[in-house]
Parts: sequence; C-alpha cells; structure tokens
Amino acid sequence: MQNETKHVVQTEALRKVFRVGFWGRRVVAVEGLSLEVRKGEVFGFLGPNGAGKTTTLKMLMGLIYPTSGDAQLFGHPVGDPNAKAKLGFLPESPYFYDYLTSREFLAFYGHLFGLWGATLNKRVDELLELVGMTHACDLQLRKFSKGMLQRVGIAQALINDPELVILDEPMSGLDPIGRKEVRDLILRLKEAGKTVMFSSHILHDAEMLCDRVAMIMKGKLVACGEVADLIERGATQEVEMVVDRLSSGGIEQLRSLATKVVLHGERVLAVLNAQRDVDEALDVLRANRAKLVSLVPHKASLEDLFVKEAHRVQQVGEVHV
Ligand SMILES: Nc1ncnc2c1ncn2[C@@H]1O[C@H](COP(=O)(O)OP(=O)(O)OP(=O)(O)O)[C@@H](O)[C@H]1O
Repeated sequence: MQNETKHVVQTEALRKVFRVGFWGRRVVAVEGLSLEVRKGEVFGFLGPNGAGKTTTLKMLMGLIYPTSGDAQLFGHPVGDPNAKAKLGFLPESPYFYDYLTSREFLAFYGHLFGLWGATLNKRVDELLELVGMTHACDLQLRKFSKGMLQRVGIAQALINDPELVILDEPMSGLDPIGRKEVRDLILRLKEAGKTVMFSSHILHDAEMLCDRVAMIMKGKLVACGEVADLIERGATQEVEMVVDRLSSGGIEQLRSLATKVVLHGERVLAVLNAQRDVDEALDVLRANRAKLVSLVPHKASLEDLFVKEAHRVQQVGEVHV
C-alpha cells in the first residue's frame, strides 16, 4: 500500500464492530471498506444517518481502532506522526471554548502544533482572512452564528497547513448561505493544492463540489467513483410530460402508459419511462386533441443513485459494489 504520491488515503477491508449494552451486543458500524482518496481531489464520503461515515473518519484520524482491516495516510499507518503532521480535522460536533475570541481559539490550537510569536500571529491572521472572519476576530465565540463557528472550526483544522483536510459533515445544520460559504472554502482549499475528504448526507453539495465520491450504507461501500459516472449509473430514462385539455378517456390511456399521473385541475402531469411509452403518449394526445405543455427528460443527479442503492440495500439486506 505504499503510494505516497497518488493515494493520500487508502483503506483495505476496514471493519469496525462496537459492543453495546450489558450483554455486549455487536453493532457492525463499518464492514469491508476499501477505498482510496487521491492527492489534490475533493472526495465526498456520502451516506444516510448511521451509515458509518463518522466511524470511518474517526478510524482514519486514529481516534478509534478498527476491529480489522487496514488504513493508511500518505502511505503511513494511521497514527504515524509523519501522517498526522500533514492532517487537519474538523469533527462532526466540534467543541468551542465559548469565552475565547476566534483569534485566541486559533492561537490555542497553534500552540498545540508548536507555533509561537510572530509565526503564530501571521498564521492566525492568514486563516481568519481565508475563512472570512477577520472582522470578527476579537468577538467571543459564544456570540458567533453556527455558520461563523463552522468557518472558525475549519480554520482550526488548517492551523498546521495540512496537505489533507478531513471534515465530518461540514455543511450540516447550516442555512443555504452558510453552506455556500463552506463550499467556497473547500474549493479554495482545493485550489491551494490540498486534498479534502468530507462526509455529508447532502448530496447536492457533494455533486457541486466533489471530484469523486464514495457512498456507504449500513457500513458497506455501495458506490465509488467520479461524480459524473455515478450520476450516469443512477440515471433513469424518465420523461415528465405536462398536458392540458386531455379528455377523461385520454387520461385513462395515459395512466396505462405512465409510471405516475398527477391531476391539477385541467392540467395533467405524467411520468413516462421508456421512449416507446413517450411515443404512444404523444399519439394519445394527438388523438384526443390535447395540448402538450412540456416534455422534459428527468435531470439525473447523485440522489437518483442514492435512492436506487438505498432501495436495493433495503430489499436485499446485503450490499455489494
Ligand atoms: N461508540 C459507539 N458505540 C456503539 N455504537 C456506535 C458507536 N458509534 C457509532 N455507533 C453505531 O455505528 C453505526 C454508524 O454510526 P456513525 O456515527 O459512524 O454513522 P454516520 O454515517 O456518521 O451517521 P450520522 O450521519 O448520523 O452522523 C450506527 O449504528 C451507530 O449507532
């Protein structure tokens, strides 16, 4: 697994089993997880609640130990000081010392990395600037909004100028403006040559940001690859047809062709699956002298694949890539 240049993160058959309760019931949080994060990419680690994202990231951070399997950062075992020195981390629920200002907070973390004096001050100023918090640098953190705190949290993760930044749910709980600010920040990190791995269940954000994504469900990898390829894989051939002035007989004919028909007064919305069904539906409209308002192919998104896989996992109870 030595591949310093290409793979910044590499896991092989990573597994984590928790023991819970008095009887030590086993909870398999992560199962057989093998994936790679490449240098310089923004990598989205996606999955529904309880899928095993935080557990995986904690294993990569060396905060908990895998039950079995292997994980390496920069070709070093997790926990190796050489890897840790190049690593920055934002946990899912970071703890902020309320009565510190953002400048003091960052200085505190800078001290932990051995930064002092003018070097530390310069680094803190740069980071406050990067996350757009210079104006609030002397404000106590208890007066910050969630979005401002998240930006300071990201600045904290960058204090040691890491090559790899791991962010656990960085957009969670933010309003659309806060989410955009964090997205822009992640893109700035990429531009600066950093590798960013972040977990999220907000697929839209991942779609806009990521070079590649991995999806996990019930602890197992269900998909991994470039965003465009995965969107293609999840794409349906659905077409949405909107029609006016269709007779009740025509509506019945449309029902037999469409996967879904919704009526809004005079207007009919039908979802059709195959090109053949679309052609037949158009024949129905012509025969009924109805008015076609629109015919729009469904725009595929990561959500389609997510929903497809979630369905499959539910039905099969087992997941395979
Ligand atoms: N310390 C723990 N002890 C016991 N079970 C745990 C522990 N941590 C996590 N789990 C269980 O492991 C599974 C995966 O949890 P994890 O927090 O990794 O999921 P997640 O994908 O990060 O979810 P979320 O998006 O809700 O944070 C869940 O079933 C969770 O209850």
